[in-house]
Amino acid sequence: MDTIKDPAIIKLEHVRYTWPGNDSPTLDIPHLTINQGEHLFIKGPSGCGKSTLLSLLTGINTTPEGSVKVLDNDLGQLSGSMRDKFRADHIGYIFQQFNLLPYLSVIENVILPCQFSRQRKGQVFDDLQRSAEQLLDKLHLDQSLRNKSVVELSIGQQQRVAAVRALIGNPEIIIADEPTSSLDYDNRTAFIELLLDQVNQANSTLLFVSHDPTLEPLFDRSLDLRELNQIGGHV
Ligand SMILES: Nc1ncnc2c1ncn2[C@@H]1O[C@H](COP(=O)(O)OP(=O)(O)OP(=O)(O)O)[C@@H](O)[C@H]1O
Repeated sequence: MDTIKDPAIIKLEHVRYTWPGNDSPTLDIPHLTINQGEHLFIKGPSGCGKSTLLSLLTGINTTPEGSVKVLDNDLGQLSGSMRDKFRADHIGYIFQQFNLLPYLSVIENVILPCQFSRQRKGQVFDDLQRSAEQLLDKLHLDQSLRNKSVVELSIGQQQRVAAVRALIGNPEIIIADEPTSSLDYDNRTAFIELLLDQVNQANSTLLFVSHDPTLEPLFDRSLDLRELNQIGGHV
């Protein structure tokens, strides 16, 4: 008998998460499945738990209540260092606050994931530096900025560096937390085109959190966290 591969790349079952020091949970998610190659738009009002959900999907936080499985790994069963390695190997994350390293240049920030992860580096099929430069070019980042420290860049330029860092090495999962909030119209369009182009080429799964309703139609599926999360009364 043929074995049928489970298309789910992310599976949450009965997940509740309470931030340390809080009396009540922020998230209560009975069930969530995201399939391999899916492009998912995640929305919901400020404070409803979108970033908290992403922190569980990436293993930045874990919970003893329920299970979070990503690429067949139960993240709650992995040690902190195993989760760090898992994240470096498989997930490109564009953080809301970018999380660029201020003492590194633009190029050094971009190639960082490939220094942490041999797997990511192995998935760069060209010279690493050249691949980084090509991606930066596609996002209109001026060549004169490549060797500057990221602190010398504008917020919109930093956001583009953070995006390229997430894309390098074609990770299976790209997670973007409001990645276009600091971009002007032209750079927003260039960013979305590059992002969709890259994830399609690599057949990656894309989770995209945004408050921008004009982007929603570009995605396969939309998830309103207010409808999924059983904890109400947020704002
Ligand atoms: N580090 C933390 N410690 C304690 N509580 C936190 C922490 N981070 C978030 N929270 C709480 O969890 C809830 C959800 O926050 P979260 O950042 O996940 O919302 P969000 O939907 O991503 O909001 P936004 O759209 O404004 O980014 C909020 O009530 C927030 O105060």
